[in-house]
Amino acid sequence: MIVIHALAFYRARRLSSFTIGSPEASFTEIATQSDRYTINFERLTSTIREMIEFNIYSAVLMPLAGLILYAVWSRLRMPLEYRQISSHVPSVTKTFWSEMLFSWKVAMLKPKDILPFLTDLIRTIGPVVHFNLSGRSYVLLNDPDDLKILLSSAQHIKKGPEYDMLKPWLNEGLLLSSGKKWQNRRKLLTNTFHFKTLDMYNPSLNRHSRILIDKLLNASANGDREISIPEYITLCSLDMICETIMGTEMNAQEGKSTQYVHSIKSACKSVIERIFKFWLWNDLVYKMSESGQSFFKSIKVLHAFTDNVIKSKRASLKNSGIEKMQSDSKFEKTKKKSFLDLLLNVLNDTPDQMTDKDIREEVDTFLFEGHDTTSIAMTMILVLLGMHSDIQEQARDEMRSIFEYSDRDATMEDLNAMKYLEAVIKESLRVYPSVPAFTRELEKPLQLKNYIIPPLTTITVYPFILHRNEDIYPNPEEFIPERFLEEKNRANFLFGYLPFSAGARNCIGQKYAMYQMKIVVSTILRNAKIETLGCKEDIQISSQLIIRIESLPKMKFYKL
Ligand code: HEM
Repeated sequence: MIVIHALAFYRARRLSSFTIGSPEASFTEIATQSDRYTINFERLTSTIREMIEFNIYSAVLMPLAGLILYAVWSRLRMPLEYRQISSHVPSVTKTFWSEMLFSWKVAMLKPKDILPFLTDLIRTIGPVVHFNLSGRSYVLLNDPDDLKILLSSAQHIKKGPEYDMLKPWLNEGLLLSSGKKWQNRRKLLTNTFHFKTLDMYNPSLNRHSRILIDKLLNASANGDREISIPEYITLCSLDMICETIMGTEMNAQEGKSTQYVHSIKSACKSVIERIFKFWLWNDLVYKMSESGQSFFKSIKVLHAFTDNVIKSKRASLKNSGIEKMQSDSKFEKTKKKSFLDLLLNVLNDTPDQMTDKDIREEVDTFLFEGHDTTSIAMTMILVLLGMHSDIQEQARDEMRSIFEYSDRDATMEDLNAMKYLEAVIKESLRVYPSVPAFTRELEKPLQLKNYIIPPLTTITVYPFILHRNEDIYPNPEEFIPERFLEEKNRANFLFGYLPFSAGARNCIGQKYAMYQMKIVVSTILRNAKIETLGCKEDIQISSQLIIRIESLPKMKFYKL
């Protein structure tokens, strides 16, 4: 490796002093000697040849050296007994060469090719597939019975090693923490998502939904113009999470937070690139890579945004004099509070339990998890409703039966009555689960239906692939909300439907998400007819931390 580097460096040095016209002139000199244009063709040909050689070094030999290094490193890193898993679990990396080939294939995948590649793997090999990658042992799990064993056990709650790549951003927030810290935090924060607390968010969710539909109708000039909706939805969702969970106004729909939104997308892309390219797992290499530099640049913007959210919350508490009152008054302590109120309260009352850093990591986690997941989900629900006018009409009929022609806000009671819309949302999350994959690292052996998986293995679950299992969902590519209304399907869907994961580490915000999505979509259905100018084949998504849209049909909204 060192020799190849030295050779490449030597070549590069020679190239940097190549001459045109005069054998002594360097690049800089050439730039200043604009009157000397006589080209020495012999030198030029040799330069081109050197460039080709240099490319061979960097394109073929360097990766080859990297691969050999990888092989040695992965063998040292993974104890032999963990390699033996491939002797009894169906594996795609049974031999050294198959592992090298597989690692290389995976590293070359583009985000949009990941889901088709893994779907193919599961279809050809089965619902339990083992592979070694980057010196780690992975098992893809796609069988509802096995998933039930994994997810309903309180023992297997440690997240896989890929989550560590999010740590510079989310630190040890609820999504990434484990052990006692996770248990205490989860207990503390669960209260924020109690249905009585959610009820208190309704006016704000209704208000932002109305702003959204006004924006969509204005932008599409009552059906005269085609529009692209993801950005509108994302900004609305960000306003909602800031005002409800964080208790502070951000006015993202007025164009105040676009940099934050773009930085989230860029950070997620860099993380997924790192997960699949084994050479980027090294911190130093990652920091020096283009992907790593873009990641750390995004993180600066993201942290500045969260600092701003915390600062404005503190300022508003100070102004209203509530901060002191809340920490003093016993009455206030028992009253339901928003997420950030609660955290700041704990910081005030028991500083040994919570620090400024702890608050920042939870705000980062909830801002990210709480708006990006619902934005993509609401975008896909609207796109699918715009493609299926019969389903859209049926959902609108339900709104008329609940609201008649009244313009009033949706209440908790209304939301609970929206059974058909709930089925539409669930079916949309089946086809396009916002979180396409999650993992667990085993700390103890896991006894599945047919196999025992040893500790240190990373179990990977792809709801996106699971939700396309024909045994559970006949015609899986079709959009059929009625599946979720049929009682007989309930048992099948228990561990065969995992948009919010399941068990102890399921999504803490799922009830909030469901209420939010119902309010937004029902407000749009009550005020506008939705048209999607394309079909399912025009939708292209890629698997990142959250699914990302590669291409999406444009839409039109007509005022009702
Ligand atoms: C459609 C919307 C949503 C979907 C599909 C979704 C999905 C998920 C999934 C699959 C997980 C498990 C991830 C894993 O194991 O790695 C998760 C965890 C989590 N979600 Fe959501 N989520 C949504 C909305 C929300 C919202 C609105 C919030 C906050 C307000 C939120 C906060 C969290 C947090 C904090 C965790 C980590 C929980 C823990 O580990 O204890 N999510 N979500």
